[in-house]
Amino acid sequence: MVTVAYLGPPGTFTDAALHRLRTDAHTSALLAGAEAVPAGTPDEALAMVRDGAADYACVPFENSVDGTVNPTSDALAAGQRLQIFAETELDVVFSILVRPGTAAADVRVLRTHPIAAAQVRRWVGVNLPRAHMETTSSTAAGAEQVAAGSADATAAPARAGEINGLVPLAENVADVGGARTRFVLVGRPGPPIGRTGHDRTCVVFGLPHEPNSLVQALTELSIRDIDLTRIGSRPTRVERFTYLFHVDLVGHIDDPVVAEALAALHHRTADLRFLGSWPVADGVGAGSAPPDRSEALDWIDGLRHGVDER
Ligand SMILES: O=C(O)C(=O)C[C@]1(C(=O)O)C=C[C@@H](O)C=C1
Repeated sequence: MVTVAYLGPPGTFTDAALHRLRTDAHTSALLAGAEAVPAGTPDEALAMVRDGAADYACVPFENSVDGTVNPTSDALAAGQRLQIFAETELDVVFSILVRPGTAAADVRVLRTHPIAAAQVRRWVGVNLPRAHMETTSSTAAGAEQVAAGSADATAAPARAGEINGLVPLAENVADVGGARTRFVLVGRPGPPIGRTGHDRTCVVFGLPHEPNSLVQALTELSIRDIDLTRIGSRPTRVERFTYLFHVDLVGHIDDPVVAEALAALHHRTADLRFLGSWPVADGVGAGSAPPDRSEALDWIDGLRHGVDER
């Protein structure tokens, strides 16, 4: 049976994302009848895939308000290579959940996931001025702690309240309207889902400490009209003050121009890590598709066979 680790416990946004992936056209067959196993952190979920305890992990990847989910990025950049096979996106709105009978004035400790905290901080400052915000491993872990009495409130999906017997003090709370989080389905390396024409590719690489090395690497993408949807740098944690660059680009490794760019990056960078090519979710920011090189490739093929049709 297929096993999927996810950032739990039940009721997290990641749990909802996994439900979505179970019915998504690209992943329903992969996940048919899969057993979902909660993990405490993205790192732990990915470690379960690396050591064979799970076939896949569903983990948060990018939030439209707070940016890259660093614990996921860092865990994907280090250790045995894993691969992203799919993504899904969810609207992120929070319920402020309390035990029945708790009034706003009673809330002293509100405990939630750090990225959730970043999305409700202003609302809490105005509406729960006596509350001290603390962080925990996930929104639903915060809901469990409220139910157990070690915190007074959490900011979490409404479903985490239903699961834990909590009631909403407020609903649809979000400092920035329209926030979304992108989640990815990660497995051990294998053939990507085929090119759809609306795809994303992720790579991580190091660079030599030389003038222009970053510009030269990015030039390999810009001269090929490849659109980037995310770029960031994170410490390598191996050598002090050295960085790994994380880049998401529009296109699939089966797009000739993307393959060409990856080959060029392989030459320009150190330890290029391919983290997958997968179909984009329906969301905003899908970017513009890479240029079609098929005519040029047909021309090259013709030349190889002794004909020039131009
Ligand atoms: O704690 C959860 O519910 C999660 O699924 C994690 C997570 C995240 O890491 O970004 C997911 C969506 C929200 O942006 C807040 C928290």
